[in-house]
Amino acid sequence: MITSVSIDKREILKHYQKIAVDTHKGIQGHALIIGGSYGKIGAVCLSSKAALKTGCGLVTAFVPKCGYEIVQTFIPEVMVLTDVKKKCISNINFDFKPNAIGIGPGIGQDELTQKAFLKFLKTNETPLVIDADGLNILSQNKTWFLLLQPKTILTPHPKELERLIGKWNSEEEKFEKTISFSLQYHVIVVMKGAPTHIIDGETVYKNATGNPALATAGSGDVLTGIITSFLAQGYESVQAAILGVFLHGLTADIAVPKTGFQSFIASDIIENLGEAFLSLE
Ligand SMILES: NC(=O)C1=CN([C@@H]2O[C@H](COP(=O)(O)OP(=O)(O)OC[C@H]3O[C@@H](n4cnc5c(N)ncnc54)[C@H](O)[C@@H]3O)[C@@H](O)[C@H]2O)[C@@H](O)CC1
Ligand SMILES: Nc1ncnc2c1ncn2[C@@H]1O[C@H](COP(=O)(O)OP(=O)(O)O)[C@@H](O)[C@H]1O
Ligand SMILES: [Mg+2]
Repeated sequence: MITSVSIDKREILKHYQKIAVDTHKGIQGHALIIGGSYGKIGAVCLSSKAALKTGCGLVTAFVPKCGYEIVQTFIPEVMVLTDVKKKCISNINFDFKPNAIGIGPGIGQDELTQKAFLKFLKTNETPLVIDADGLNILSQNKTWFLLLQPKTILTPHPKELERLIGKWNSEEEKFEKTISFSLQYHVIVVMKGAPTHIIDGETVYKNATGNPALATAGSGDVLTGIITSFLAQGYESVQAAILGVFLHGLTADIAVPKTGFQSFIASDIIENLGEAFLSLE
């Protein structure tokens, strides 16, 4: 039986964790963002900055070599690891234990990257968010769905969702297919859209925040960073997804009276996170 839940401030406050006065960066979660390829390092910059700006203690980005200076310059607070290859990721290799991983923004679909992604999925046990080209690679290799750990969070926009589950003929069928997919592979699907729904098996959460200002390049990459950050801070997967989607949308609701719809860009999501958090206090 399907349960529908509206995500509003009251629902969010049931699970929202305030920062402890005696916390420190070592226990605030360490997020790893894996992504980027030549020309699409910006996606990782946005994701990893968003992870830091949502309370994560430490953030590391894993990018192809060409992304090293770009990420370090864009956001010096983020640590950077690089692949051996210059323009794409070919071997995902890191020497620490992150609390959560976000993979896919800007990663591209090079054959080498697909192989590296498969190797990663075979061994990964860390809570995971998969977005963008990570999803597109999965869609091209549907047998890999079986490698996903339970409660992995997938964040498709409608086209990415279609590539994952196939076409639908009505809204109703879209939900049926996504719920079946979530049940079959035990994954959480953030169905991005206007509005965004979060599918956790037969529970469907409908978000109440957000507006068309979010229809701008990189806004999904920012969302990936935010959700990965909350996962790293110890939120349950579904709660990380719900809180992430809610705050992401709220930034646009807060900003639009100042920016208008047209001049709002993905960096404005990050800029308005502070006010979004304050509105929960
Ligand atoms: N600055 C950067 O580095 C950026 C990198 N990006 C990366 O670029 C790669 C490609 O991502 P894209 O999403 O652009 O490309 P995709 O080819 O995956 O998706 C674009 C297609 O989906 C359709 N689509 C998107 N949103 C839709 C919606 N709400 N309803 C219906 N159709 C929709 C579009 O019309 C288009 O046909 C990803 O790895 C992504 O992370 C993008 O996020 C843009 C910014
Ligand atoms: N008209 C809209 N109303 C509300 N939210 C929107 C609207 N258009 C886009 N969004 C949100 O913006 C984000 C877009 O993500 P995505 O398409 O992956 O962007 P990108 O890949 O460029 O980073 C999603 O969270 C989506 O819900
Ligand atoms: Mg995207």
